[in-house]
Amino acid sequence: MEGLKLEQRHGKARVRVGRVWREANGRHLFVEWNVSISLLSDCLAAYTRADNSDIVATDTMKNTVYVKAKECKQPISVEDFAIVLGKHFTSFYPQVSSAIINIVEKPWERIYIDGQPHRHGFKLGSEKHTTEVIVKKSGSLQVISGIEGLAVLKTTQSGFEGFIRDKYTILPETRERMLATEISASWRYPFENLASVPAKQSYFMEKYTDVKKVLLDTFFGPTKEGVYSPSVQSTLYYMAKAVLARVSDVSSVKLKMPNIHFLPVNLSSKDNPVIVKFEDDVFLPTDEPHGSIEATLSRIQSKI
Ligand SMILES: O=c1[nH]c(=O)c2[nH]c(=O)[nH]c2[nH]1
Repeated sequence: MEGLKLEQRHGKARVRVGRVWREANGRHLFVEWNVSISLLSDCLAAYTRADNSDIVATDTMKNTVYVKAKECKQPISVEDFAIVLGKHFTSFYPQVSSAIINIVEKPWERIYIDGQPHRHGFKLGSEKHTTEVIVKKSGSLQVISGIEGLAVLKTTQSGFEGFIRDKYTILPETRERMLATEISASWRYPFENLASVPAKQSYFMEKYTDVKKVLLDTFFGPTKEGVYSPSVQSTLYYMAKAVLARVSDVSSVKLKMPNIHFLPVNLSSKDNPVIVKFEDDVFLPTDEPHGSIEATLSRIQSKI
């Protein structure tokens, strides 16, 4: 390989698994995961000399997901399951130096019938819980959790004024508009090795619930008066700031908030100049184009 550098990884993407836990009282718990595994491993000969003797087959990686799901006798968060997988691949195979595990959990929620929780019935919700975990052979670790597809909308208390006006600008300034977005959030935990991850079974699920609540509380504001949004950027910043202020153990948070436009409807014709006059009431919902606004807010590391 003189004068050449090869960087490589291999893995199995989109391994789907469902897991049921049956409690003694007859209640069932259920999760459905989509797991992607990527291994950094010493198997250069497979690329350069057709020698596969150092390859962990991606089929074996897929099987490992089912074995480890079977071995989880108690409900487990996506983060902890990703750590289980990462630990396995990096400790079991001498060739593997790092494992990058991504999991997306499908939002199955217990169904309520006449206000009563069903023991074994679930319906699909909307936003998804995600994780990315990187485990190294040394035991060093990085854990990221996320929410995807949290669609929110408010019908007032939003505006956009004071932006650059030039010869291409036609957008009117407003203090009254619809604000709609589909929040994707991801946040990092400060745990740097396997030993420092909290042992509590529900730890990551509670953090997920806490972050989601803070994001929603900050986006919407109090139930009656709401909170005014001068821009998606400003609202995004306050949401990220609130996550860092109110959820301990989050060291940084990244938010993606597309600005999904609801266009005012005004209809006129030559004969009838006002068929429909927009009075903050009738909108044309759109998917594209949309504004794309994203930012990451981190705690500055103390140098002490
Ligand atoms: O909240 C907004 N931020 C923008 O950057 C922008 N740009 C735009 O056309 N409308 C909006 N709204």
